[in-house]
Amino acid sequence: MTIQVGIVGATGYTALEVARLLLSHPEATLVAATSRADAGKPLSAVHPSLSGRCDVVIETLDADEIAKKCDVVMCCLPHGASAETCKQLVEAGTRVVDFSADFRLSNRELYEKWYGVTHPWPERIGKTPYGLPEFYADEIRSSDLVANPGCYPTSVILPLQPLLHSDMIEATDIIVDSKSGVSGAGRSPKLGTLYCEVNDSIAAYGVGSHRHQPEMVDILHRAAGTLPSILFTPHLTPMDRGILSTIYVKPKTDAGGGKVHAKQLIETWQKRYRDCPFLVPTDALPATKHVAGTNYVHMTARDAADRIVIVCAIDNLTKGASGAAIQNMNVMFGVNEGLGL
Ligand SMILES: NC(=O)C1=CN([C@@H]2O[C@H](COP(=O)(O)OP(=O)(O)OC[C@H]3O[C@@H](n4cnc5c(N)ncnc54)[C@H](OP(=O)(O)O)[C@@H]3O)[C@@H](O)[C@H]2O)C=CC1
Ligand SMILES: CC(=O)N[C@@H](CCC(=O)OP(=O)(O)O)C(=O)O
Repeated sequence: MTIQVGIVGATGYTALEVARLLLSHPEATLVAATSRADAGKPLSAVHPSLSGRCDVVIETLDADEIAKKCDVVMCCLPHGASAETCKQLVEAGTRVVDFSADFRLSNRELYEKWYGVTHPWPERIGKTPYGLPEFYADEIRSSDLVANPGCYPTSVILPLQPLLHSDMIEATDIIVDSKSGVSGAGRSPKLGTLYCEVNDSIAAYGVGSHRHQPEMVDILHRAAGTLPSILFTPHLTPMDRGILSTIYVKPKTDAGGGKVHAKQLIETWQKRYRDCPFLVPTDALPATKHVAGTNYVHMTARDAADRIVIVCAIDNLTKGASGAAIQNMNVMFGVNEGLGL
């Protein structure tokens, strides 16, 4: 059986990355794409890199029509707009991977506090698996809706979960400094992502107020069983794609009475992620170029003063969004989780 895939919100960057990955997926194919602004156009007219390789024509979203054609829909809409569409698609009988933040958090109050909107399908908040198959493969496999993770949280949760779970670091003293490429802000035009605003420059934003901070805390609480305290500062950097997160943690005392060392963190990742094909503890310091266009996550640790500094690199569009979604789809349909990646 070939998995029939649809993309809703097909004109954006994550949609293009899904289409690109599906071109080389041996057991899935793109059969439908929707957008409000570009219905009627070939998808390749909106994403010229697909020219000659994709004959899908963009249509207006009709959940029943899409559900007839698709086994699964990649819902690539902005948060706030996504939840209602996911509801319609699931009720029409197709399975959905939601790229937005609308179903990631554990409860409605937390979502409405951070996103400032009333949730249209609160029954599914806290009951939708968070799309990290490294932790939630069983739930993902049987679900009709999966909450694909945020890009920054992916680069922070994956290194920290095993360390908090094993009580190797102080949960209450974690500082995260992340840098993202501009594609992380999406393709819809905005002042802050114009060439002259971002070129030759690097800037912090969302200091003390970014909505990915509660996502990191909430998911780590759930996945590691400890409530961490995280100070998170994102930065916009003049590159197309990639996220580099530098994470400053305080080591706890180990069984021998000394402080935990960076080497022990790396050994813990090696053990915990032995069966996770995309998670790679490295000796070298990770760089966004090392993972560009791939679903890999590179992570390492170094002893530094009284802290351990963890560095993690992902591609925001691949493991940070569309690669993770393909990985989730593979798990949902019982094929090898690395297919097409
Ligand atoms: N870019 C990234 O690195 C990451 C993105 N994400 C999330 O993935 C989702 C898609 O992101 P991305 O592809 O970057 O976004 P883009 O801005 O590039 O594309 C968004 C798409 O949604 C449609 N859209 C925009 N506004 C609305 C609306 N109000 N109602 C319905 N449709 C709308 C647009 O098409 P049209 O207006 O024609 O309908 C477009 O196809 C977002 O939720 C984002 O937060 C998650 C992780 C990483
Ligand atoms: C560089 C940049 O602007 N990044 C986006 C986050 C990326 C993302 O899409 O996250 P969600 O899926 O949670 O919306 C931001 O800071 O809002």
